[in-house]
Amino acid sequence: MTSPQNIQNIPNIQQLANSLNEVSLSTSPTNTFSGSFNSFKARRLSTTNKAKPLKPFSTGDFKILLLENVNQTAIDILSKQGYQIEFHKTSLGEAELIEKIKDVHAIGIRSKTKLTEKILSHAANLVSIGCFCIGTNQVDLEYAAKKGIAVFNSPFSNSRSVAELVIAEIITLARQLGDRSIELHSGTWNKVSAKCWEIRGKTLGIVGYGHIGAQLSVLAEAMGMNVIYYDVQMIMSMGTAKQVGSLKELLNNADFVTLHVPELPETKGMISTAQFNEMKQGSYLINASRGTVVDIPALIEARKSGRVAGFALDVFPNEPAKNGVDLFNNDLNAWASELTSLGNVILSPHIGGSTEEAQSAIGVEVGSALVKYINEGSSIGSVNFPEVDLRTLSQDQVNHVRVLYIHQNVPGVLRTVNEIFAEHNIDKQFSDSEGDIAYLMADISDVYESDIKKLYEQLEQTPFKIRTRLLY
Ligand SMILES: NC(=O)c1ccc[n+]([C@@H]2O[C@H](COP(=O)([O-])OP(=O)(O)OC[C@H]3O[C@@H](n4cnc5c(N)ncnc54)[C@H](O)[C@@H]3O)[C@@H](O)[C@H]2O)c1
Ligand SMILES: O=C(O)[C@H](O)COP(=O)(O)O
Repeated sequence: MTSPQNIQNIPNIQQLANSLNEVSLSTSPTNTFSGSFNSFKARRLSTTNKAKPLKPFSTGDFKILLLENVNQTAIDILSKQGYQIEFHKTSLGEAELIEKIKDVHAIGIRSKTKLTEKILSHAANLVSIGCFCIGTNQVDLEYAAKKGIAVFNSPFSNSRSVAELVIAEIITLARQLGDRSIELHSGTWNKVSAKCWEIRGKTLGIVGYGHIGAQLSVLAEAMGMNVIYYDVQMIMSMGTAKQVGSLKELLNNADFVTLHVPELPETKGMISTAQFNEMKQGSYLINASRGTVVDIPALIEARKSGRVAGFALDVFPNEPAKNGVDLFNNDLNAWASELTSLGNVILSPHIGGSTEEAQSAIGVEVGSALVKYINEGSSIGSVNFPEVDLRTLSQDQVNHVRVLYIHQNVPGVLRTVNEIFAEHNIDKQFSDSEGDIAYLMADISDVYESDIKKLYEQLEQTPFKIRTRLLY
């Protein structure tokens, strides 16, 4: 028997054929693979009329690879769906990742795993990527969209954790606390007040006034700091913070400069020699954004000259994929040993968002977004896809199919697709586009088992199709 899901290319055909023979028609929540989902589980194509009962697949056929110690909250949410989960505490090297990605339908990563075009080109079955973090610069978002892979992240669940770390670093730098602690750990009592400052009344310059920058602004003002910020967007200030018109203006006026911009071509090397020369003599720099934003050799020079009185780095251009690795033992980080020879320097291993609260919230947010996309097709919150959703169908509805059709954004698609749907009844339809990619979701009724294969094949044969999924 040819199953409708067999022709959806998820998962591999032989496995699906096997599972078809095993799965019963019960409404068990495990019978909810891409051909169906939990909230649809009571819906079946009618066994009366011309229809034969459908045999939905088990969600157990859906494979998810979770890397980088993604939080337990995510594992709980995903395993509850019955998906097969392979979990790794670390990131994987390119060759191993290519092998594993060939087989999986979704992948969960954090900031270390690079999902390049080369790696994604092997991802034959991949429908979604969950970035269990804020940053998505590690994924080739455009290529993923072209392959019909929706990418989700957690836009602000760790913002507060980063802001709190930066506050700690501002005080630590102002009081040279790191150096005093290192000295005392090695037995040296060195009580000094020279060039140690209160932060009250000092000016904090925030570069990038988004989720983290704005949180930080509130905390800093509460401690008596004056806040100025620079952003490419006009953004309403929190409290009495003031937006300045240029990066130069911010650098000229801030006692502490803290960076909270995303990694973009424009932010690469954004703070280099010219920018250090604009900073106030004896000011401080904090980078908890991305390692590429600061030119580290230039920073070292600025610290040596005293232009910068101290700095804190939470992020580095080439970060190790796992714990226990020697950051200095990496040719790409040739400057690393120099960092430790400088006074008043705080180095942390990319822990800005690493709190129990943040990781647990991220696990819930991204885990839930993956389930909504896999099971219902909702792309709300996707960072590389048009955001499309339809209300969840009632469990009582029969002979309904939800069509998820990702296609090139070219003229004539809706006419063609609606001609295909014309034999049935279109209950609801929503379509949106972003750049070259468009996503159409339609709930259609009067569909019988005997129609499914034809419907799927007709959509797959359209010249602009990127990916088709049918949920029922
Ligand atoms: N250290 C960590 O653990 C950690 C944790 C979370 C996020 N991050 C990093 O911090 C970055 C910022 O996070 P967020 O949640 O505040 O992001 P966000 O998107 O909410 O804010 C970023 C802000 O930067 C602005 N911006 C972009 N380009 C700019 C430019 N060239 N000059 C000035 N402003 C510019 C944007 O307009 C936006 O307001 C993330 O992209 C991520 O890379 C690091
Ligand atoms: O983008 C982020 O959210 C941060 O850089 C944290 O990344 P991580 O989850 O890899 O610690």
